[in-house]
Amino acid sequence: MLDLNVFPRTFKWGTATAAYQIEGAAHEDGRGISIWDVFSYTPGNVKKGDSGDVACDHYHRYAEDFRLMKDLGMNSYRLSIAWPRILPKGRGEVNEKGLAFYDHLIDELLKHGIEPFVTLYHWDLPQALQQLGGWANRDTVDAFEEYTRIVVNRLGDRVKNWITHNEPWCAAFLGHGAGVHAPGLKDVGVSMQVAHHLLLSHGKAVRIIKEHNPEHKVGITLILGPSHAASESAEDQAAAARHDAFLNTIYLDPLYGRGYPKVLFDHVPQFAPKVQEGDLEIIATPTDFLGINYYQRSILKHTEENPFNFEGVRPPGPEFTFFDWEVYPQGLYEVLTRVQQDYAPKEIFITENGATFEDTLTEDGQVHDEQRRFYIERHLKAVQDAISEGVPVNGYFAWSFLDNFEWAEGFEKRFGLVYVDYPTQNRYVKDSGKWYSKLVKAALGAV
Ligand SMILES: N#[N+]C[C@@H]1[C@@H](O)[C@H](O)[C@@H](O)[C@@H]2O[C@H]12
Repeated sequence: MLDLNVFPRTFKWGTATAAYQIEGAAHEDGRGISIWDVFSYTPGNVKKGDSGDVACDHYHRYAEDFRLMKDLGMNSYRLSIAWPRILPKGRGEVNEKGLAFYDHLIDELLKHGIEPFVTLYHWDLPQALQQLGGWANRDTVDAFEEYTRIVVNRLGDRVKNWITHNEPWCAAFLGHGAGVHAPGLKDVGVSMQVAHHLLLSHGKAVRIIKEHNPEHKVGITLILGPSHAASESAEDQAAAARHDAFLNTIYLDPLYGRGYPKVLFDHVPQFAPKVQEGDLEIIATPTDFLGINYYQRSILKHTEENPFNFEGVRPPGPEFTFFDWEVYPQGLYEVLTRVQQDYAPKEIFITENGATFEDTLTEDGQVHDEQRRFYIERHLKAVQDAISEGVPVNGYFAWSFLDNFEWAEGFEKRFGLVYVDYPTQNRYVKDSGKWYSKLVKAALGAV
């Protein structure tokens, strides 16, 4: 199945996490309130009323976690910085204890020879900025610049790989259009303006990072997936094309200098973002890599029930995860070859890929999660096939290192290679984690 010799010698083998999902210590050492604290504390928003207050207690256990990560053999790790730890009010006064935490965290990773990939924004906007309009307010772009400058100046002597934003589609649409993520707004027009401001802030952050050190690598992480038509009908084909723009090219096109996709905004001009002179040039500031998060494909049919005139159709499966997402590894191959053909990034990292299944911890501390192992194996094969065809994939970060706070699903949905027993905070490496560890050690040992 897998031929490890296909993967480049420089391949990054790692896992990914995000601050709000694993750190806990939500009210410790000067951390400010984030929109996800507010959203989680609002009854009905998160299953079982869960929140990131404690999560995996990584804030206190990162040394233990990184020892485990080292034992598992990974050479890289993708983490995010919590903006509210650095600037509790979003701007202005800097929280030294927050910066010191990430100083120690990065030093601990480097001590183990694990290369950090740092995501600047993984959805936890300081609530103080939300109270001024959040990402719908263009001023937040300036706040993000201020935050980026502080973090890069503090950690930039040790962190060389930067991801400006994680999945702007989720932050924009789930948070401002569908209302199922923080800040819980339901205004599609606002969500598109938020998308624009996220992209604009990305471009400005790229310039800050490159000014700090032109040798640093910087990119953005997008969630991408194929949009397939439910039938050969022209209506369904057009519906799929609009969905592809709604999910994928609304970000890819402006990032690679093509502006916003006409196929979408000619159809829904009422939702087109307000773009100021020079914005698109800033958004298209050249980057060193594209981060791709892949989980599933979408199947679309025409509908008259919404302004986009597309509607999802349940995929045929037959395999589905605990999230009821279809297992469709070939979709990752499709995404990679399409991105290479249409945009040709210098480098690509799979910055997230993984699955949630119902995990059971046995009496003797085992988690037999063959479904997750098989999921990862098949998606790595898709990466291998793409690499064989010349797609410059140079890293795979399994989502996730630890079971963690799965946003609106709370702690019920486990994605980790490592099981977290929350009452005790004990960690147990799942069978999938043991398999991935053997694979990574073989791949790195083979170089
Ligand atoms: N859902 N799900 C799992 C995973 C989520 O936990 C990450 O924070 C996101 O970046 C992305 O949505 C993917």
